[in-house]
Amino acid sequence: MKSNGERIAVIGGGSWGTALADVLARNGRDTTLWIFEQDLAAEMAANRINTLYLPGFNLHPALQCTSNLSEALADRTMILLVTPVQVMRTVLSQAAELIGHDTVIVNASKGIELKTLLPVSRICAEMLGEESLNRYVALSGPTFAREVAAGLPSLIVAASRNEKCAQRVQSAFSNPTFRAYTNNDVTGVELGGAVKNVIAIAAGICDGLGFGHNARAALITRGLAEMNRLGVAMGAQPGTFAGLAGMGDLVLTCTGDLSRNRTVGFKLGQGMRLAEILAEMHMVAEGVKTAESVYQLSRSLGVEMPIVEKAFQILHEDKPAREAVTELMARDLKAEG
Ligand SMILES: NC(=O)c1ccc[n+]([C@@H]2O[C@H](COP(=O)([O-])OP(=O)(O)OC[C@H]3O[C@@H](n4cnc5c(N)ncnc54)[C@H](O)[C@@H]3O)[C@@H](O)[C@H]2O)c1
Ligand SMILES: O=P(O)(O)OC[C@H](O)CO
Repeated sequence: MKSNGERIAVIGGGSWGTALADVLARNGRDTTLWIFEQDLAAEMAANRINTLYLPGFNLHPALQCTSNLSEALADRTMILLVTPVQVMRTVLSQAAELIGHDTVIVNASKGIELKTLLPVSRICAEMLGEESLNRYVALSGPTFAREVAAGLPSLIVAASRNEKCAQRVQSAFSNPTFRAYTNNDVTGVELGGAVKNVIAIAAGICDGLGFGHNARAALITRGLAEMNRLGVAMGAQPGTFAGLAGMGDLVLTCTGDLSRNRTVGFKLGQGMRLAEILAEMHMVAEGVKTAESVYQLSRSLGVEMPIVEKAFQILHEDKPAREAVTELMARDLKAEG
């Protein structure tokens, strides 16, 4: 399968889109990065640095930067979606007619759309046609943008129902410090990336309250059980959640101080109000909105997700964090499972 000749558009010039576009350019792929903010795109094209979302890293000289969507999408063999999930549908509505019918569609964003409770694969199916799922790849795993940009060793998973598409993505992204695995469980890989952000907020809350290492380890473990239960109900393969896009990313985001989701939770645990926390953040913490999506999904599917429920109540119903933890601990005693 062709890989070296890929011409790739990266849609979204936040920290992750910029880091991934830079990996591709360093790998010798013909890569164009679309940036939403016009002034930032002009600055990046001139100064080769994303001062807003990925300061401190010089971009590869071959990486093309633009705020013009038609220019970014012209004559591409692969597109990589990396905008926040809640604006993905709007961006795709502008991009749809510019995307070729055999272009590989890759998504690296992690979340569930609020109004529809859909993952990005289903948003793509609605906006680009059901057939696009045959060339759709979910790219996910434990990967902080800043560490990837610094060239630190990182692993990721490319999941698709189409093995050849997954292999093209694997080949386009892999290099000596960035290693991609293939997988065929799109549902599990997408769900893992979305749910871990919610559990990371809960882990941050737990640490912000000063509850210690035992509590955090327990929360990660029981969070994984919730992810697994929801995944199985939605047709995912349970083994996926033991992998990079499940446990791997859950552990990273629940313990790594670079996580925006964990940071939101930590500040909540320390007593700050959500509005105050979000007002001083210019980046996205997908778990804030995805907490509501996952909570609604769990209710509609009848899946028990007590940590997600409490995270939702703290975030969106003003439940005091300490009270939420007391309620979690007071639940009926049961067998582990
Ligand atoms: N940053 C990471 O380390 C990392 C790693 C893996 C996955 N992700 C995922 O990647 C996705 C993007 O996150 P990020 O960290 O790159 O973003 P970011 O927080 O660094 O930046 C926010 C992005 O949102 C864009 N944006 C805001 N409003 C928009 C609009 N109306 N239309 C289009 N774009 C708009 C901005 O241009 C910018 O690209 C998220 O789903 C995130 O969970 C991030
Ligand atoms: O900073 P966060 O919390 O959005 O997490 C970033 C990545 O998803 C980690 O894999």
